[in-house]
Amino acid sequence: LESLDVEAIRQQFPILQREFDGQQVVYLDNAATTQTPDPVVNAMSDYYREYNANVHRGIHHLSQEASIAYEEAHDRVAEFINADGREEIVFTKNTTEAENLVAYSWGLNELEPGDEIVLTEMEHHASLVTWQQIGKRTGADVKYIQVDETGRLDMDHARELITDDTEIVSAVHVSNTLGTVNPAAELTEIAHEHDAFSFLDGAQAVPNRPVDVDAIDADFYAFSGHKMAGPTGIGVLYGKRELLEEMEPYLYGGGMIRKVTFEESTWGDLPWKFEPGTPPIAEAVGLHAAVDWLEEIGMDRVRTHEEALAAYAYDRLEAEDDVEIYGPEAGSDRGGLVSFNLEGVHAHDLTSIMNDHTIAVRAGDHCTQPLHDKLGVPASTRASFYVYNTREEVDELVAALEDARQLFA
Ligand SMILES: Cc1ncc(COP(=O)(O)O)c(CNc2co[nH]c2=O)c1O
Repeated sequence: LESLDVEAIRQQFPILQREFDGQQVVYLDNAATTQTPDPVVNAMSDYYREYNANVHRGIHHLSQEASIAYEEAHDRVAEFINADGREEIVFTKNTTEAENLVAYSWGLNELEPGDEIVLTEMEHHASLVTWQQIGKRTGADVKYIQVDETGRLDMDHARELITDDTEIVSAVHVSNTLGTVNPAAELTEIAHEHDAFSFLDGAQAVPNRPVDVDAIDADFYAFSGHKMAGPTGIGVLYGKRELLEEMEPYLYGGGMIRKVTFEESTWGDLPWKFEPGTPPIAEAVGLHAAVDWLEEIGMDRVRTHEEALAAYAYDRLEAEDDVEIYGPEAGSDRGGLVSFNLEGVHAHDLTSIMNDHTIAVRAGDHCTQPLHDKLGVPASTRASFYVYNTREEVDELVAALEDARQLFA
């Protein structure tokens, strides 16, 4: 597999040329959000400049063009994750809203006391808090698949925990804290053995590696545009057509209806049934452009580049005696991020020192507080990589540790 032309890629991101105090930014916070290449920005500008209009096929030319662009963005995303057409692709605001859509539209209506919701201990709050609250409101029990000492899911525990009382298994595909790549297809298979649904949170997977929802056989799958070189304000809920057909919408309004009378309303076709009001049109155009941009690079190449950087960062940090790394050793089941702590230095202080070197990393619990409680640390510092990052940037990260030691340790 030919490696990425990182320099050519970086030329498409003017933001990466920015300097603070005379130092060029080193952007290593991609798990929070990725940067946006010129082709994506230009596609959205072109939309606003040339064919901005509201969708749902107004009679005039501009609306026709905007409607087609909006609809075709669904087709492009479906193709990207190997879904069976636009009917299985609902545009949401983000991954969080996609989780809430299933929780409110299916969970609130179907779950009852005695039912069980199975999550993992490494869930992001988008999934964990959502299903935890749905459990409280429906009386369903929430259980957590344990994370073992290597930072991987304990699959024996998963097989023990998922039973015929399980109605849904909601699991992160790639952990945004540990980097762990979970066995999405195996989890789905176990869920299906017990007639439970499988919902994968792919916010850290779709941007970073090839994802085939059909091969995984997921019932639901969620991800965000802003983590895959696309715009903020748009996410995706993939759902099997037959499931989405059965589900009642939980947000009502225009665009999602078929017929409305004073007494009753009926719902429109998929996916529009779940897309009330004026949708994120420019964002959909941007997401389409981001998918095209990523596919031109090739998702296998994206994955290889990220895993190589994560492995390099892991090895360099591992070689530091006073650094503790969380998650599996570098390899095929670690995605493109590394969370760690420097002994004697709080993550926030370390990250502030990093910022003095114009290195952008993330400190905190990464919206996985229960996982940090389990790790026994209040916070961690996370470096996360994308297609425009280099080994030299990893070297800068490691070099900055010395300043922190001098100041805090
Ligand atoms: C695994 C995972 N799930 C869900 C979300 C929520 O995505 P959103 O709805 O688009 O915000 C994130 C975002 N994670 C992070 C956002 O900022 N730092 C992070 O690690 C995530 O990493």
